[in-house]
Parts: sequence; structure tokens; C-alpha cells
Amino acid sequence: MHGRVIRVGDMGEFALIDRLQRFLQAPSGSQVVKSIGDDCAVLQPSPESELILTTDSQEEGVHYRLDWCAPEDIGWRCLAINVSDIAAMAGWPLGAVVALSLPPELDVAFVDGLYTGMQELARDMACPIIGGNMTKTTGRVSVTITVLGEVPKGQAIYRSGARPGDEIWVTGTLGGAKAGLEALLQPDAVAGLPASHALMCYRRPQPRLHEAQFLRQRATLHSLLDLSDGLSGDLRHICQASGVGAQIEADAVPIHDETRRIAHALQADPLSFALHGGEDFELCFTAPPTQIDPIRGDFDQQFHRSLVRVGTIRKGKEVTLKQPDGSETVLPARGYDHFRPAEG
Ligand SMILES: Nc1ncnc2c1ncn2[C@@H]1O[C@H](COP(=O)(O)OP(=O)(O)O)[C@@H](O)[C@H]1O
Ligand SMILES: Cc1ncc(C[n+]2csc(CCOP(=O)(O)OP(=O)(O)O)c2C)c(N)n1
Ligand SMILES: [Mg+2]
Repeated sequence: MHGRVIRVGDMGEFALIDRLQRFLQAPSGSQVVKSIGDDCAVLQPSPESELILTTDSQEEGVHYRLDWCAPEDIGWRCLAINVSDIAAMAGWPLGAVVALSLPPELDVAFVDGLYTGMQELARDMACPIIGGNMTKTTGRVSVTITVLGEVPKGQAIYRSGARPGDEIWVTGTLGGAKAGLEALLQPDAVAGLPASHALMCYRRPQPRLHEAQFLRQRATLHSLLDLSDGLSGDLRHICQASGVGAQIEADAVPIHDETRRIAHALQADPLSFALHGGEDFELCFTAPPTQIDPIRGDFDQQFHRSLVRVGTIRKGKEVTLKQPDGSETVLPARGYDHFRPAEG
């Protein structure tokens, strides 16, 4: 009747759940006592740890578009941004539950793709998917994931611990996801330019889970978060939670060459992509001077990406941007806000 397309509405809720089980076979990890198939999943955290819990939604049209991303990318992304929050506490995940809202006319092959991508990341991050929920929607696809994690007692790293004199560090490069997003929004303007790095940043963000473990074990960090809204907005979260100010050095902010070229092709400022773009999901942390320099080489070698010092925590509450010529201006918090119109 519908050719080869099987729609969610034709298959029905329970057949679809049964179908998903094959993506979620035998979650490994001794912490999973009971997985998909009962009223709750059961997890066994270790006695020396604290539990950490996070949830985030990814909405069609707000976080991804079905014509921009393969279903596998969307599945990856939905889980990645949640695991990234666990990394942002320097913990590790125990398991995830996935709440789907699906329009009945959606092709079941999309759901298969979603779970294939999600499982790829779940394996990489040892974060078993142990259940979820499914509902019809009269709107668009929505995926809400909740991840339970753990961290050794007393060792979670909060946004609130930054102190004047701390160095501010980030992992990797910033602005890539914004460059990818803009390349998808304005394909003609970037035609012919390499964009594979930028598109990967946008479609397949990498939670810096192992990186955060390394940092917690090898150095004293005072504060830590993941960069979801953009450095300008997220650093302000650290500053407000810690009651401090900060200075960012414009020429220290790490930006990938591809991001620079895409920004230039769009007559945009690459630094603005890096500061305000959001969705890079790199780590931003503060640490007392001398903590990070000795471990930078090992970090580079282990993760093939750099730790870059981008500024300093100061007294007060202002967040400023220092230009290479020494001039200093207040850095506006133009990070992403769901309910405020986007700026340049
Ligand atoms: N609807 C809500 N009800 C209660 N708490 C919320 C709600 N939305 C966000 N929060 C809380 O606000 C804080 C910041 O949220 P958010 O900016 O989404 O963080 P993140 O970038 O880590 O996802 C978190 O502690 C989160 O749990
Ligand atoms: C179609 C589309 N338009 C715009 C964006 C850009 N965008 C959407 S949400 C967001 C910020 C991060 O998302 P949020 O839900 O606030 O994550 P959280 O801070 O809660 O982790 C950005 C930059 C996008 N990813 N996709
Ligand atoms: Mg959130």
C-alpha cells in the first residue's frame, strides 16, 4: 500500500519497541541490573560514588533538520549532547533512557537510523541505552534523553569553583559547529570550500568524556562545563556561579582553519563564531596557574587535540575581551538563548 516505506503509524508502538530491542542488545557493563522491558531500568552504582543526572531535548527545526542530517547523525547528536553534560561534571555515564515523540507518518527507517547512530556513540562512551518512552506527536520529531552517571565521592567539578587568578582553558577548537550550521544554511556562499570538519562538528559532536576524566585525575580543576551555548554565554555561567569576572584574550581563542575560511566567505568574524556560536561541546575549565602546563603534552598525545589557555579569572563580575593591541572591551553574552532572537 505504501510501497517500501513502513510508517511508524502502520507499525504501532509495541512492534516499534520490539524492533528497537535489536539495537539495544545485551547492554554491557556490570552496572546494568535490568535493562529495557520492565517498568524501570535498574542500575547499580558503586558505593564510593555520587550519582549525577542530566536531561536535554533535541527538537527538529531547533537543533537539527531532517534534510541536513542523516538519521544516524541525529541519533548520535541527541545522545552526545547529554553525555557531554556528564563529562562536564567529570563523571562517567551509567545508562540512558530515550523519550521519543514521533509523527505517525514518519518512516520506520528513520527510527532505525536514529538508534544506529545512538548505539554507535553509546558503545564509544560505554553508556548503555536501557529504556525510554514513545509517544505520538502532532508536531515534529523530538528526542529527550536522560543520562544517569556517577563520579567518585566529592570529585564532581562544578561551575561554581572558579577563583581570581585561575587560568581559563578550553579543549580543541571553537566555532566549528557554527561554521557547519552556516554552511548548511548558506550552501551557495561556501560552495567549493572544504567543510567536512565543520559539518562533523555540527552533526557529530564529540563528548569530551575521556578528556574530562584525564583532567580530573591529573590536575586540580576549580570549575568545569561543556560549551553548548558558546564561550561568551557559558563562561558567564561559570562567572555568575563563582562570583568572579574574567578576561578572554582574543588572539588565544583556538579556531580551526576551515572555520576561519567559512566565516570569511560569509563576511563574518571567525572569532564571533568561536565566542558566540555554540554547540561545540568542548570543555571549558579553570585551574590554578601551573596545573595544566605540565600535562598538556600528555593530553595532546592521548587525545590528539590541544588544551588552550584562553584567559584569566579575575575579581569582580565583568567578562572582558582583550584585543592583541592591548585594548579591552566588555564581552557581551551573546551565547545561544532559546527564547531570544539570534544575533549576528
Ligand atoms: N524546565 C526546567 N526545570 C528545572 N530545571 C531546569 C529546567 N530547564 C533547565 N533547568 C536547569 O537549569 C540549569 C541550566 O540548564 P541548561 O542551560 O540547559 O544546562 P546545560 O547547558 O548543561 O544543558 C540546569 O541545572 C538544569 O537542570
Ligand atoms: C536547525 C538549527 N538551527 C539552529 C541551531 C543552533 N542551535 C540550536 S540550540 C543551540 C544551543 C545549544 O542548545 P541547548 O538546547 O541550549 O543546549 P544546552 O545548553 O541545554 O545543553 C544552538 C547554537 C541548530 N543546531 N539547528
Ligand atoms: Mg540543557
